[in-house]
Amino acid sequence: MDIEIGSWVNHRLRHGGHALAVFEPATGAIYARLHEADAEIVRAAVAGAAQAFPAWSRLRPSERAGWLNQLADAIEAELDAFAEAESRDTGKPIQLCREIEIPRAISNFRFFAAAAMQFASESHHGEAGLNYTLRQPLGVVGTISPWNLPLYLLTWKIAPALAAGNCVVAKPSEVTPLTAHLLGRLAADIGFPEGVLQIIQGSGISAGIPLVTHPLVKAISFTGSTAVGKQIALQCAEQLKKCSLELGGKNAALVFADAPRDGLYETLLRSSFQNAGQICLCGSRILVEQSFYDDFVTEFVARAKALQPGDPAAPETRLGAVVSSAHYQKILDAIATARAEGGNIACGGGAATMPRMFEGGWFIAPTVITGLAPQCQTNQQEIFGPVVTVSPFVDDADALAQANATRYGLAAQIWTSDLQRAHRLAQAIDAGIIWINTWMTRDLRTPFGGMRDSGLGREGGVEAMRFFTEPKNVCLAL
Ligand SMILES: NC(=O)C1=CN([C@@H]2O[C@H](COP(=O)(O)OP(=O)(O)OC[C@H]3O[C@@H](n4cnc5c(N)ncnc54)[C@H](O)[C@@H]3O)[C@@H](O)[C@H]2O)C=CC1
Ligand SMILES: O=C(O)/C=C/C=C(\O)C(=O)O
Repeated sequence: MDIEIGSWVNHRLRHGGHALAVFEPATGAIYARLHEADAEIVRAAVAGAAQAFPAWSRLRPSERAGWLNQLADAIEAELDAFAEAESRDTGKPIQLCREIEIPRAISNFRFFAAAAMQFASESHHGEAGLNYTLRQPLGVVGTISPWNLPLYLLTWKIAPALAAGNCVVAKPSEVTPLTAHLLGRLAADIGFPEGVLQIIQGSGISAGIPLVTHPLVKAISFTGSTAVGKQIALQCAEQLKKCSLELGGKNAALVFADAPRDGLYETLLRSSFQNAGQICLCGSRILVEQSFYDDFVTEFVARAKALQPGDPAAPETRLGAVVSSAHYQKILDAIATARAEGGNIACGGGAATMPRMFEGGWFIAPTVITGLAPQCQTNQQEIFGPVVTVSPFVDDADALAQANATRYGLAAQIWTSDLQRAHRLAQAIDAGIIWINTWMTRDLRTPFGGMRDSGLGREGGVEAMRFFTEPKNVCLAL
């Protein structure tokens, strides 16, 4: 074990008393030690951030933007090192890290650097004189992010918070701490203003709860499980603290017989199995119009069978390991439940057969399940793995009813050539994000988040800038 990971507080590395092992999902071997932050380290991080706040919030937007762009440039200069760290820590393919996830982390900083310059407030001129709204930073804010897209989601939260003039205490997942650790070191190396970005490492209990409940922390932006999101909402409510929650999903992909074939299977394969299905936006329930169902299943299953897991470090690999032993077991249990519910395992259905050096790793074969009813557990609970169900529907009304038949409401895909139908359904589906004939096409200006058990509030663009600011109206009688 050669890597020691700790918390970055005021640009100094702090180690709490308790250490966790960090595993490499491809082999199951321990490769790093994570020294958890305890309540004292969290308090020091918040205090340092509070001290840094007046100077950071007084900077001109262009100066804050300059710092965010410097962070982006510094990550870009070390893109390969970040990509290799992310791939090793998560078990995901290096290609995904190099081409999508680390570049997206860089874009998050650049996008919100530009947003700092463009964030405008409203004014209302009328019978009540001249009113204008100030949007002022909150102070110290906390971010809590998950293991599925570690640097991508961490930066998606901290970039708007910093751009809006806040100081941030960021807690990445204890399962995948490495790229956040590298970011903390990089911020120190480039002389990012001290205390403005603090990285605290550790579990929800050691570091998450002390952060959420700290009275100086004015808002929490969380991405993760619905269960933890609800606990955080309760804790925030006690202090009337703002919270933004981006939680789970059980997203439907509606495929009509007239779906354009161009890109259909390729995109659905990605929306099922990208990052081994560990993305909250994955389309884990594919619903296909009856008349197209048999042909669709035959072609989709053939393509899923061809997608075999491989060495995450190899450039040609498109499917890696899942993130942890516990998560691996959870996915295998979900597949066992599907079998017990009478599901037909059309392909996959368990651990993938791997070469000897990866035998200790957590690889699952892409799994397609048919023959299950909408209300069964497999179609109701988030599995968050390389597992999809495919079910038929008879008409638009049936497709809509099935799409809306879970407690979640994050994302949906509609595949059809009939754009009127697509827009009608887009209005009727209870989800925060609808893609028509595409998936994961992202414009960072758009509202991002879900309804029902998928969350509260929206991230992205102006929504994120608003979340991280307090509006104050100023009225001048004329
Ligand atoms: N965006 C999404 O939709 C995600 C959904 N999940 C779902 O959640 C399931 C469980 O994954 P976990 O890693 O256990 O997610 P989780 O919700 O436990 O962890 C997410 C983050 O919250 C922190 N955390 C945990 N308990 C906390 C608490 N009481 N207070 C403050 N912070 C706390 C964790 O340390 C981590 O940084 C997955 O199987 C998947 O279904 C997981 C990650 C992302
Ligand atoms: O912002 C995006 O493009 C993707 C976000 C994905 C998640 O929030 C997730 O999988 O948890």
